[in-house]
Amino acid sequence: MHINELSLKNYRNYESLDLTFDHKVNVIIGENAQGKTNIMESIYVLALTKSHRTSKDKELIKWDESYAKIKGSVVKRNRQFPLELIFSNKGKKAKLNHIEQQRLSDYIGALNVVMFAPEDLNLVKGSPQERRRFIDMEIGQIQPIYVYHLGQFQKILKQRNALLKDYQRKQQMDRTMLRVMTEQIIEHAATIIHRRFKFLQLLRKWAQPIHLGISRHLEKLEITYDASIEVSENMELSKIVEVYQKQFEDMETKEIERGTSLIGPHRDDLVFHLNGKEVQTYGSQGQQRTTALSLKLAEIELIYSEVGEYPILLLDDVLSELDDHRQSHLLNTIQGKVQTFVSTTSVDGIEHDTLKKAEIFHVHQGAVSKEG
Ligand SMILES: Nc1ncnc2c1ncn2[C@@H]1O[C@H](COP(=O)(O)OP(=O)(O)OP(=O)(O)O)[C@@H](O)[C@H]1O
Repeated sequence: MHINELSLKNYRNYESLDLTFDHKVNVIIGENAQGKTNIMESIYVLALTKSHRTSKDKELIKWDESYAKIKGSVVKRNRQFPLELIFSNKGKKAKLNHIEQQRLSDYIGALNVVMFAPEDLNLVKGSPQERRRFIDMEIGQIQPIYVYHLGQFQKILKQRNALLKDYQRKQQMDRTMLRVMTEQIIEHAATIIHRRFKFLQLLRKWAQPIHLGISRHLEKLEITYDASIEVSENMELSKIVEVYQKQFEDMETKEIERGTSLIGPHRDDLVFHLNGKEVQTYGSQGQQRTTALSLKLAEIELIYSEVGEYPILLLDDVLSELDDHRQSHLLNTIQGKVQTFVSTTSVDGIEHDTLKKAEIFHVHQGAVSKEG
């Protein structure tokens, strides 16, 4: 799939911008703080309705403006269709084929993207929240119903935590309300974890051979799920529900004492091992970067295997962060088959045939010009 047109209105530092893209490689060059990442981000947001940089949608709206609009024309399975997102103080509207979608889960998945930004190099070492975000965004793209479960889970979690705080304060004895909410949260928590397990099996399948390749057959990558409850990956959904029921029951008094939910997918994590040693703790910086790169490359193949088309790849200021070996591994993998956007302050140090045939854009203070 590819995006051939993008138009922005009041998006970050762009008052108005219309671009047409090459369906292979597009390179966006500019000094710092000119608006390169904003373009990459807008494509990511167009696909996933959320930014990779912020959870606050209002930051996407140009200062002193009341709304922001992103429009794109996407080609997928030889069909071209428009996507449109509008952000305002009333929330966000998502239109697919000019028709407003009531649920974001009906919109997400129309366009698939993989973003690789410098902060992703921290995926292995960073906070558990970053790793959860990584799997949640990936699963959401290939199984949009997951986004619905995640949204419901977060909503109920907030209410449940408020209730637990209230119980804690009042030393409440009647627990009926809490139990109703626990039943509700379990339905979504179990589905989330069950889908994460299935996703992990796919991620492993693609990431292991890729990592072996980049590490010149020296490192075997293993990925495990660190759950806040006692579950195993091959459990049926109904069994996971049972485990949650039992563990929430056992935790009830403790949760009231603490005034917060102590178990659930929002407390889980991913753990990476290389040749049996935990990368977070023992991996060198190079090994952590290679692991992050393997995961990103695996995402590309995984989306292809699930969706039947390659996603769009957004390489935001990250090529120059990779050494020659990792850089050429990346560029060789995508060559010709993945529409790629590269943002950089300079093409020096990025030596590859792929870039020579690229469409080049120069960005200066929120204005973009095409080279040639
Ligand atoms: N909501 C907004 N309204 C107006 N301007 C904004 C908004 N959000 C960010 N900006 C501005 O957009 C500019 C460009 O940001 P961007 O992140 O795209 O830079 P960049 O070209 O990728 O630079 P770098 O190479 O430093 O990452 C910044 O100067 C920032 O202040």
